[in-house]
Amino acid sequence: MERIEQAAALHRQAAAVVHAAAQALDDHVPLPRTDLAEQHELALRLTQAAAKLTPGWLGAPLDKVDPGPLGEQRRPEFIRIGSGHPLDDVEFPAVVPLLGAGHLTFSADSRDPRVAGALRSILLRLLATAPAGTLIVRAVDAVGGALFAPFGALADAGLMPPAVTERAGLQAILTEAEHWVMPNRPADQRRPAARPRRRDCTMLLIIAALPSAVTQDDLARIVGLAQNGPAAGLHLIIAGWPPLPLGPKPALPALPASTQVSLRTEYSLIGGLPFATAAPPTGPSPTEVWLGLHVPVKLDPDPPARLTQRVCGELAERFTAQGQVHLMDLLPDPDQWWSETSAEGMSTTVGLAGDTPVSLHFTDLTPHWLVGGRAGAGKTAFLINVLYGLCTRYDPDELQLYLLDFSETGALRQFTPTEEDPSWLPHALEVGVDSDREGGLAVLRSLERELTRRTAILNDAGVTRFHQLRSAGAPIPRIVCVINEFQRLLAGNDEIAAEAANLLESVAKQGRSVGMHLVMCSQKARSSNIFGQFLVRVALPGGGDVLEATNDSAASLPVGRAVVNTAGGLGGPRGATRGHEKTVRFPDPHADAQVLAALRQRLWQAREPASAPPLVYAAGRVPAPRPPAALQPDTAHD
Ligand SMILES: Nc1ncnc2c1ncn2[C@@H]1O[C@H](COP(=O)(O)OP(=O)(O)OP(=O)(O)O)[C@@H](O)[C@H]1O
Repeated sequence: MERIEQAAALHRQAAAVVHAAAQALDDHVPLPRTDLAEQHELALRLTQAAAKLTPGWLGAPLDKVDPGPLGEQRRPEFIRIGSGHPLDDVEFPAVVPLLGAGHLTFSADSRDPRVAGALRSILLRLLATAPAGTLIVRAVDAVGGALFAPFGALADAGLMPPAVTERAGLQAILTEAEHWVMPNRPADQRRPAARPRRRDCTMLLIIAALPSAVTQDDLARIVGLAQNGPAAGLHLIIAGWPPLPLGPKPALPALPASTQVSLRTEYSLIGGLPFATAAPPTGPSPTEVWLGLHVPVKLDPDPPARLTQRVCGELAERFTAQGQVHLMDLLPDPDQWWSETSAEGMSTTVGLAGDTPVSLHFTDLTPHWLVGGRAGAGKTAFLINVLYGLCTRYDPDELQLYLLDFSETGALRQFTPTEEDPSWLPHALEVGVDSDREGGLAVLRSLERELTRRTAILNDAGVTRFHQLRSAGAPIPRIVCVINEFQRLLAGNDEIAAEAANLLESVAKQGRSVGMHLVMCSQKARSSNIFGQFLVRVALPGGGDVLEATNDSAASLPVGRAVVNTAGGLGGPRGATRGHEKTVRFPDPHADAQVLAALRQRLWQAREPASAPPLVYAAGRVPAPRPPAALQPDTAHD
């Protein structure tokens, strides 16, 4: 009992010392300046300099004025975070370097309303200033995520995901940031003479409050990012740094390359970059001298919620409007339809990067394509665009299609005659739908027979390449075989799966020399070794596994965007310019059913009147075989 009382007394004593120390700390106001005229003069000069460094949204007091239209300006580098008050009646804007320079930390986390207000005003300034698409923001707020609620319109538009609130979310963001910073190849495999990377984008990671379950390892990863980030276009804003020591570990020092805001009861102090050259003290102590800017600073207050909502709404609207692409943007002018030859290869526009159309090709170098994306990522939409793109450029004497659709919607059925619409796509030879694996196998067998037939024609002509055959006058079309959700055909260990895999492998290997191309599409694509021949990779949302494991350029793609890579998914540093990879916007072809129906009708009406509809394999129905002439294009089109 006596020992408990002793312990309680000691505890009370310790608490009293802490209280006294905290009061002493708060009473430690930087000494009032006596050189009044000089202070006025200095504040004026600092205000003028700040106006130049932080024009418009970057420096305006957001609680008092609405700086007006959003700027499509240069990258924001300096930013106002508050105002300095060297004297009661003198003030100047407190401006700190951030993007392109380093990081920013606050000693308290976002539970302190001053920090919450400052974080929101900083984020708003940056978003309103950065040119569209150049600032990628990731947010962590372990005290509920409400801090970023006024920015919700950005999440809805796919511009900034909602803040994560748990340790697992923090770890995922740290991994993404590490990918951003680290080049894919180890240093010893990099070409020494490689030119410095051009960074088009900046990644900003805002941690408003660290999760309580954070570990020493997580903290070390944050420090690592702070060290390597600025050179790679990654910047951090962390509230609550340094965090309280975990267990017996010593307190962490200031974050490398950071400006540090230390909150006191009435005001804040700024230290670190560029205000102090020496390292600031690791913990507050009334006896130590502040090594940074020796002026009390008031952090900027929360911007009005209406202003934040207006800016975010406008950004989201602008992003959506910019992103809109129509199927007709991908097709040639109607008077140019069916005007291209497939002798040397084929190509079609698959989307737009900015305003520039991006085309993919079927050639000897890129014979086959692999498309990946989660359920609902727009895979079918992408395929339909590609099919209309090809079928408007090349006539049925130049291109024939084999279509297999194992998806639940069976969308490729729209190219076959139905009761409501008797039209069909005149290029389509054989179509398998309704997840009919037997039918799918039958289509692949036809494809294999055609492969054998073409190989014999090549041998007879004494040539080895498809384009040589075409130069010699053989009227043989190229063939594209599209297989949607192919994993359903290859799933399991049954005979169908084994035979289908063999047939696909032989078309994948030999198709290029006989003008036969595969487009394979799936939710899970990284399972087969046949994809070595698939140099074109298209990653839709959740389809990053068609790219190399270290290539994360498809991370956080919204629906309607795709990463198209023509080097087998090979990566490279994110944000750097890569010749073999582009992110494109593509349309939803089903958004306008009338346009789609009109397109199909027009193609159908342009067909050879005698041409037959495609053979359709559906739900166990085996169609009557096609007359041999249709399978022998060299005689069919004489
Ligand atoms: N470019 C786009 N822009 C906007 N919405 C789109 C786009 N492409 C597709 N969508 C919409 O996304 C949804 C899913 O599209 P789609 O069926 O093509 O995806 P999927 O990957 O084939 O799906 P599943 O795997 O379930 O078959 C549809 O509602 C479609 O209208």
